[in-house]
Formats: sequence, structure tokens, C-alpha cells
Amino acid sequence: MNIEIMQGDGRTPAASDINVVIDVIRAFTVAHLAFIHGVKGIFLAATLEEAFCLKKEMRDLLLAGEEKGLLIDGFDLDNSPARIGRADLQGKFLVQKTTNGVKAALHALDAKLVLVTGFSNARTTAEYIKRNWLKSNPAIGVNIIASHPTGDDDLACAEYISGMLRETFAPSAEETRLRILSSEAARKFYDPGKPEFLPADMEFCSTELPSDFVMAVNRRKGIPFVEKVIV
Ligand SMILES: O=C(O)[C@H](CS(=O)(=O)O)OP(=O)(O)O
Ligand SMILES: [Mg+2]
Repeated sequence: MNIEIMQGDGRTPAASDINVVIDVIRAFTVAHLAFIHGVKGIFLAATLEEAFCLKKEMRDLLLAGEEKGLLIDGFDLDNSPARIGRADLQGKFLVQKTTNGVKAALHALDAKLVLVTGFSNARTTAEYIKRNWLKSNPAIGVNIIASHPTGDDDLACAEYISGMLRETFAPSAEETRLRILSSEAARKFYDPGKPEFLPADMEFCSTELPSDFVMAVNRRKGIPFVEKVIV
């Protein structure tokens, strides 16, 4: 098995069998919770124009995401895992547009399997790869893309997944959780001068939440589309 960890959202990874794109704070933690709360699928939009166009074509879509971490004018939901859990999402479809996670995923579509995850579903994602791909092909290539260009939250999670795939189990879940909470991206959530950023979001982003699915990126209507794959 050849595992490459890379950091940043603007590069196209080298060809590989599997690309795993990580965004812990907050996009793919939001996506994981959205599926747990009944969302049927998530379109990934590169631009605001694309997101609004999709909404015009498919009226029952909810637009979710952020610019500079904040709710976008005309969007239904921001990028908060705590708030997404309070919305009525049963049977709905989302469009996500975010700064790092969505951008990195859109650069990483060229692989046999593309998965996205935060820390909350990292273990399930690693176990899925081991069981369904590594067992039958131990020489497989896996890129793990930590979408934040400089911060440690996604890198910590990428190393956590790599450790599970290699069966070194280092760093541990607890070490990874602490790195997420002390990362640069987590800081604004604890700033009393920024009440729009909820400390509760960091709880969601740093807690493992076992689920029976991984999040795979395929295409629907030609558009990158995240769907649940039951493990
Ligand atoms: O980097 C960003 O601005 C966001 C993170 S957050 O909403 O400010 O937490 O984008 P993301 O793609 O979720 O990393
Ligand atoms: Mg992020």
C-alpha cells in the first residue's frame, strides 16, 4: 500500500486508486451530520453562481456553506455542525460551498474512489477502505488530502487515518482530538469577541460519531455529488 498525505486545497493530487479528502473544521463534519439527520445527497459547488443556479433548477435544495466562516447571503444554512443538527433535513438534498473542504474535494475527483470525511467519521472511513479495498489489493495507492493549507486539524486527521490503514494506530484518537482542538482553525470558536462561531461546533468536530456509512463523491447530472455508501 502506498499512502501519500498532502496538505492544501488547490492542488490536484497525483493519480491514485483512492482519494480521501479531509475537512474537520467544518465542512465534512457538517456533511456527516447532515446525512445522519436524513439528507439524501450533497452537491458540491465550486462557486456561489453554481450554487444559486442549482437552486433555481432544483427548488427543494438547501444551500449550505460559508464565506470567511459566515452564512452566505441567500443561503439556507451556514457551515455549523451544531446548527445543521437543528434544521429539518429529512429527505432533503444540499448544496455545499465552502472555502477549503469543498474546494479540495473538487480538485481530487480523479480516482476510482473519492471519499470525504471529518474526524467524526474517520475511523469508519479507514475501516471501509481496509475491508473493501486493501484486503483484495494490498498494493493500492491512497492519497489523503488535508484540505486546510496550513492548519493542523485536517493534517492530524489525515495522520490518524493513515495510522489506521497502516495498522500502527498512531496518532491515537485522543491525540488527534487534542490536535484538532488546539489547531489554528479552532481558535475563533473560543473567542468571546466572535459569538457567531459556536464552541459547540468544536465538540462536534472533535468527537467520533460511529455511523454505518462513508461519504463517497460521484456525479449526478454531471455535478460532483456526495452520497452515503453503507459499509
Ligand atoms: O476555511 C474556512 O473558512 C471554512 C472553515 S470555517 O467555516 O471557517 O470553520 O471552510 P471549510 O471548507 O469548512 O474548511
Ligand atoms: Mg476546514
